[in-house]
Amino acid sequence: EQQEEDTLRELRLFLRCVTDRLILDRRFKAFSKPVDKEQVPDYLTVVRHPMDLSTVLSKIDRQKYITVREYLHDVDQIWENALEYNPEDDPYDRQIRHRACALKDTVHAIIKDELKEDFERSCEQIKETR
Ligand SMILES: CC(=O)c1csc(NC(=O)C2C[NH2+]C2)n1
Repeated sequence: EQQEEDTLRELRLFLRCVTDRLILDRRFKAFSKPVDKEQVPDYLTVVRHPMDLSTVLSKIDRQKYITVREYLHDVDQIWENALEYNPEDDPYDRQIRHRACALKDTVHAIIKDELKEDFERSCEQIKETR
């Protein structure tokens, strides 16, 4: 009903606000757009579930997230993919892993600080009834 739509609208606004801040952060530039398979041809053979911040924004707008938990699953996928594709002990791989860890810790810290527990609880309730 209308209260549910109001809640999901507020969720979308919150998730866009968080994602915009991540996209503005220069540390996370490598995670802001899908990896270009022309430039990195073996990427999709290694990474089974590609994800990036522009795709997350698009999923927000297409109303794919009913809960913050689902949103965090996708942002954590970005971190997981970066560790998987960049395992080497060379400076580039180490730097991109460091940035991926910063992305994951940053988004979880923002959510802990800015998301009210009962707001997420009401989103989970809506998810259960659908
Ligand atoms: C988004 C992401 O994780 C990414 C884009 S390019 C890349 N890694 C490389 O180009 C090579 C350096 N060792 C592999 N990782």
